Amino acid sequence: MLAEIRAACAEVARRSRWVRLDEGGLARFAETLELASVTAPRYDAAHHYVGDPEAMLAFNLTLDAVNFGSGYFPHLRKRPGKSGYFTVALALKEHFEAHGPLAPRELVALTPPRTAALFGQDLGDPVRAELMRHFTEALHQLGSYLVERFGGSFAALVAAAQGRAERLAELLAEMPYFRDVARYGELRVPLYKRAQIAPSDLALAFDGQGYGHFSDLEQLTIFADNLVPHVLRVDGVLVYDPALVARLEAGALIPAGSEEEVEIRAVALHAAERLVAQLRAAGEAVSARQLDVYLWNRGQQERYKAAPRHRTRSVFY
Ligand SMILES: Nc1nc2c(c(CN[C@H]3C=C[C@H](O)[C@@H]3O)cn2[C@@H]2O[C@H](COP(=O)(O)O)[C@@H](O)[C@H]2O)c(=O)[nH]1
Repeated sequence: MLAEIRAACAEVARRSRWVRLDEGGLARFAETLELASVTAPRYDAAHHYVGDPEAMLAFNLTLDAVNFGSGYFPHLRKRPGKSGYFTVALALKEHFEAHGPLAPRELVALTPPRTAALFGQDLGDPVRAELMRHFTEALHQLGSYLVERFGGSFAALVAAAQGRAERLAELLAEMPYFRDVARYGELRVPLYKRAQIAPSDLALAFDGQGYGHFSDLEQLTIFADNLVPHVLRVDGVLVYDPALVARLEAGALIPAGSEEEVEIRAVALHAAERLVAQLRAAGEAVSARQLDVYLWNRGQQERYKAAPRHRTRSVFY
């Protein structure tokens, strides 16, 4: 899986017309990287559930099943001062604190109105309602997958990965909403953003132990969402075609599966691979996963929030 992702994204970067990797920008960015802050990512307990291991496992896998919607987030009812992701994470954390984990059979029984209530949303706004329907479908898929394949046990799913993040990603990708694969001309371009971030988030939640113990985390690629490419563009590593920039600045949606969308995600993933290679050549032990956490958290700064990033309505990020 991971080798296929890297090869496909390198090929997209060779062919791309809308998004270019700027070699000078890449070299400068690598030099300015404060590597000390790049390493130890840690679990954000302010927004994520902390409790007994089984409940924390259920929380993180349930959250990653709905860790998407960036193209819908302008229509999401957000918590004051919270982004879309943190609004969703907090709502689920509070549910787990008040009512305990959602059992797989409860996930299967969810309806859009109940999903909306769970995430503090209503179905009045049609875009918000569409996202709640997608969240409901995503949670149905998770619940039925666990019941049918793993006896309703989150722990059995993780055990089946035998301590390999790539294997857990492959298992998760058996659910359609995790199967994040694009087409680019005749090329198949797997990106598997949520399938890969799930073991990474478990490693954060469990500090690399127990349900968070994976031997190959450093093999993961970055998680191709819409914020990491944006940070790379704002910092001069990626250069978008001016016509594409104009569309982003006008707030236009970039269609899921379009050349532009695939290039933004795939060239960003490839740029991260090039950054990791350059840093490693300079003797820095940095992984794409660590770089992702660094770039995503860097993207929370006003300088990045102030500029428009691409919005695509997708169930993949
Ligand atoms: N590449 C990458 N994408 C990530 C994350 C996370 C959250 N993980 C952190 C949280 C706790 C741990 O500390 C993790 O570090 C969310 N997203 C994506 O962002 C988008 C939402 O953005 P906004 O509109 O601003 O909320 C959406 O597509 C969502 O899928 C990440 O880490 N990497």
